[in-house]
Amino acid sequence: MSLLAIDGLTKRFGEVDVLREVTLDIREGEFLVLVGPSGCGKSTLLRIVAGLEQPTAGRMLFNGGDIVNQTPRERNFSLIFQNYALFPHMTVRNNILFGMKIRGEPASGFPQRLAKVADLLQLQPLLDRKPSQLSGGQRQRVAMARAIIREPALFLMDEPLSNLDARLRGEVRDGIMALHEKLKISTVYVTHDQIEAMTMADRIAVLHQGRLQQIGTPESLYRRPANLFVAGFIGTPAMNILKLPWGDGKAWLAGRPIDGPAGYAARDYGETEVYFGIRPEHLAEDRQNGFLHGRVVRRELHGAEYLIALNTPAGVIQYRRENRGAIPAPGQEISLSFSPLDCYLFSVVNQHTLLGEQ
Ligand SMILES: Nc1ncnc2c1ncn2[C@@H]1O[C@H](COP(=O)(O)OP(=O)(O)OP(=O)(O)O)[C@@H](O)[C@H]1O
Repeated sequence: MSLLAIDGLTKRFGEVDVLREVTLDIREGEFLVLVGPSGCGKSTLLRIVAGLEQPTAGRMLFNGGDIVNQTPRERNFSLIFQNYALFPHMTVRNNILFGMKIRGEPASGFPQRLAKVADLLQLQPLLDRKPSQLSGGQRQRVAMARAIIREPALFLMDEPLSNLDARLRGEVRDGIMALHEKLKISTVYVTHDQIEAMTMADRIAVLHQGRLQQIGTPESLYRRPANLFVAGFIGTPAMNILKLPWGDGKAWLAGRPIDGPAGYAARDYGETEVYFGIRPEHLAEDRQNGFLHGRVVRRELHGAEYLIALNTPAGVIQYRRENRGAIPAPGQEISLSFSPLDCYLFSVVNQHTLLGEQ
């Protein structure tokens, strides 16, 4: 069921359309991740949902009611930023209770609600400390406690992990996921990091240049990217993209026809070129049947795996291989093969996928 429906949202700053007719819905209890490169409009969208910014056009319905003209307070959404500014002179307890106090909520309810969130976030032993006496992860937990004690109707998080070091990031991310599992408060989580998006999201919405590119489960975005941008953005290392000749309803690579996955068809495409995509994990060294030949130009050790770049007549291609046996060295000739099931084709005109179910 849709909890928040965003419909045709546009935001213009001066001459620039930062958001262009964004339409998406947030479902009851879901963890939706908004992802995209720096400057694509993620924070602006989140700020509009929070009520800190007015849209230029478009509607937002929460539980069916229009909220565009509501103040942030009327919306009762909780916003967590990357700088989760705690008050340094206040104890953890008072930091958590501060918002409820200034809203004039009855103090009789405080102890019970405080105990509940402190238990949930394992803050009981820390309640009398000041922020300076906490680790980065503990401070982030206090910020979470402050945000959830008011029982928000929607959680909005803007890159809450970005100021933390790698180890702490993992810890806080696990904490956020555990909290979401327990409370199931619908959450919109903004990040530029597609790995964070893939590991945390129920669904991912990909934004680029102010436009929604695709929304779906991490699995569906990885397997069925709607366009060239999503194909290149989701997945690490990134998908190889080559511009290939197109003829007879097929892409031509190294003199061979590549006709895409069985059951899919690229139809009515009157161009002479096409974007062809294949992920590094779907290419394999194949001495016998390999037909994509090239010379190794670079190899990177990633522990259990190597990422190897080949210079082929069609362009540079990267593939992944296990760190086992003889690893191809720079200068060596290699032949690769792949399954048509793992290929992607995109229009050179509008960059949309050309693969539709037959
Ligand atoms: N108040 C403003 N006035 C003018 N332009 C703005 C304003 N706020 C944001 N922008 C512009 O809107 C665009 C989108 O900004 P936004 O902060 O939403 O992007 P973002 O995707 O969150 O980026 P980042 O990941 O770098 O935070 C940027 O080009 C930014 O310069």
